[in-house]
Amino acid sequence: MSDEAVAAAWAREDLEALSERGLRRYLEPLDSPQGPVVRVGGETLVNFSSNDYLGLAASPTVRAAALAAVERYGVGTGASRLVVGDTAAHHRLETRLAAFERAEAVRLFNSGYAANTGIIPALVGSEDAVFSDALNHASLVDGCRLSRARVCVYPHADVEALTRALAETPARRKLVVTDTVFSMDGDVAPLRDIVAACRAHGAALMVDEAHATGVLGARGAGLCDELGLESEVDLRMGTLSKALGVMGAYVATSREVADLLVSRARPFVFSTALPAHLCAAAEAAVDAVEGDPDLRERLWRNIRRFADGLRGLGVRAEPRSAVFPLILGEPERALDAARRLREAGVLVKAIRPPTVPEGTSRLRFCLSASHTVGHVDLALEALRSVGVRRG
Ligand SMILES: Cc1ncc(COP(=O)(O)O)c(C=O)c1O
Repeated sequence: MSDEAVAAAWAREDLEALSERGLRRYLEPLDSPQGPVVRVGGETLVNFSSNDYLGLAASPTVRAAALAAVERYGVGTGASRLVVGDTAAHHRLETRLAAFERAEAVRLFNSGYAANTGIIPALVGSEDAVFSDALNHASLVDGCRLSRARVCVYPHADVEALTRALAETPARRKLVVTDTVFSMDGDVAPLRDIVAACRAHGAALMVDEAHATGVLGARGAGLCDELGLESEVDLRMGTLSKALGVMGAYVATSREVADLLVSRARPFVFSTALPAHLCAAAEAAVDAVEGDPDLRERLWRNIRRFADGLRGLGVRAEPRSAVFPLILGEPERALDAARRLREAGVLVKAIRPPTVPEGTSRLRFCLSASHTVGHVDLALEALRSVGVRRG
């Protein structure tokens, strides 16, 4: 048997096991641009599964910025930034993001996944300890594992448990990592208390603002912006791929950390640079977030309307972010609910383990500024008519 056939047999076995547990995933290409209404599999559906919270993925200004940069720089960058992939567009975006984030410095990464798996191992190693919320995103989990530091997972949002762990764990360096808006639950970390715990124990703090950037805060820069904690947090990771509608990520931090990442963060050193046109597009998206607060206002109008509607259906819902989970239990139950909502014109994907803990498969609704009131009401009416209830 060739090596290929051996691997194929392994894959067949694993695919069957995944299918039996309702955990196999399938791709489904869109036949339309990203937006509040999409065409998929020949159907036209209202899209409640995109992280494009401000509708910037289809923005004419963001698109025009990308096209102009393609003319100037071409499509690919040809090498990592440390070789010949660096352009003026990368530096401009880092400067623009530093101003947006009120940070001394910003370092770009190719994705949020690359940022989290690169930053943590760049700062801590085998003599150190990382303290991680139990519901942190997989990229933070993987960053902790790659660092070879001792990993202390504290119960979700439990600052008392975190404080105990910080006090009881001997380590050369201590780093606390947490999502600010939890990606699959939409709730918000108790950040003031976490900052105080870090301060009391000489720990550094890294936050992941992936679902908060563009959504929370007076400037739209995230939970640190909302709470005025920018200068209290050592590293603030934000993505360019969600509310900013593009691709890539960044960390807002000190000059020293930003400099260290250039030499030490493996996804920065060993990966081809983000294309310049994505940097130009992201810069236009940041301008839109700061320059057009009405975008955020439209998003929040939809968030409040959806939360009110869910409560009317007897579902506990806090309007705290653009993410609303409807926890249903076993994978088949979430898949079945997604199928029935789809028949009513609503696209909302079932989220299953390992993305969420066992027994908490769910529908995850994402609201966008680009949804109309009619779209929001359609989702609520579809939930009512199919009788979807929390498990
Ligand atoms: C909290 C969080 N962090 C990081 C990421 C990874 O970001 P990206 O999609 O840019 O790799 C995600 C993406 O889903 C996320 O939800």
